[in-house]
Amino acid sequence: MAQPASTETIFNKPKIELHVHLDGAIRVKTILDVARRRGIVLKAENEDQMKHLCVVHKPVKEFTEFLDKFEEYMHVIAGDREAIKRIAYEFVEDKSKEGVIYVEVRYSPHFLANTDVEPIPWNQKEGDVSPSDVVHLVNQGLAEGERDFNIKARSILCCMRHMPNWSMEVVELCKKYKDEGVVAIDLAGDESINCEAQPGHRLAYEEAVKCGIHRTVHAGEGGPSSAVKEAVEVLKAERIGHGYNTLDDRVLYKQLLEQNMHFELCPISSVLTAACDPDYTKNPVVTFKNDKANYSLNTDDPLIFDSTLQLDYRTAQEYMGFTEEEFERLNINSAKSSFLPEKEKKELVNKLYEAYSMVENSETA
Ligand SMILES: O=c1[nH]cnc2c1ncn2[C@H]1C[C@H](O)[C@@H](CO)O1
Repeated sequence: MAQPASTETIFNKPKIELHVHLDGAIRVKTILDVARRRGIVLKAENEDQMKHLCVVHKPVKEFTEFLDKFEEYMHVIAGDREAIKRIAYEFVEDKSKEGVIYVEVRYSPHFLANTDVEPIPWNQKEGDVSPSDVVHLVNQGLAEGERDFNIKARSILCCMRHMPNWSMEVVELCKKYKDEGVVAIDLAGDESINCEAQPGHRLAYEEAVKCGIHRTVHAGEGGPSSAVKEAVEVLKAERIGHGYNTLDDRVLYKQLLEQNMHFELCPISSVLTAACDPDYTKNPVVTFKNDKANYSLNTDDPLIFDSTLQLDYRTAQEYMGFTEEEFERLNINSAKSSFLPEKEKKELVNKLYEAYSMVENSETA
């Protein structure tokens, strides 16, 4: 895979990130620290070895090969209150250093719990950290990070494709923690498991619509364009995670462009998960850009891709023809497509206009 040649900072201005997994954005050092404290023996003894286990360096053969990476470390963090709060706090610090002023971070509360979850994930023994405790701890870590690093962080709770029986609980947690910074529901995991065959997801999303919970869905990443159609028509998604394969259905793509649907694009992820061609110049991101679609640029899982937002931006600039103007346009669209309440959204958009020295009502979409 081509690696960008320069190290110069690309688009050194305030940015928005809307699609990043908390459990895919943990510091390697933290995994080792927590393992040591908890007396958990890992296959790795130092950061380099741990990185080697967690990182996908070249496009995977199967999408599940990528998901298997989480198995290397999730049992270290899951079920540990201090660790859960710590990863949320450190995440905010890392994003602030990348110049992100607003981030929506997502995760599965069930994947970090060790009680009130069936089955208990990652071969953990039963403990006392429930999915609800997880959400509260993450909220605390994010809130403390916001205060210390002067950035705004909100969260999205993930349903998992293979666990439809968790989804109703996920939407209930979105409702319960709405006032603590949880802004939306997501559906993540292996897209080969479609949701119409899993009524649990549909019912949860119906409840989300009913209760005014915002909705995004991973679709058209490894899965076909029909998964995107299902996300929009059945799950009433307001944003699409990835969505690259939307381009295979020209009618659907045109319709979504007209609807101003927001696509959460993740360039480096799209290549390393083998969702897209390894040649970045042929990446669907280029089409979304050329068509002036509404999209964001995101890291997805920086731990697993050994990446930063800067690397995604640099890749976009070096191989996909991105300009400063396009980076500004996409960030303004990202702010407009955030799941913040209208007033806060407006403030965020205005902050960007100011940072980019643009006139407030300029046409950017
Ligand atoms: O890119 C992705 N596509 C689908 N699922 C993903 C991706 N990155 C992470 N996940 C899964 C694995 C995580 O444990 C889960 C919740 O963050 O979401």
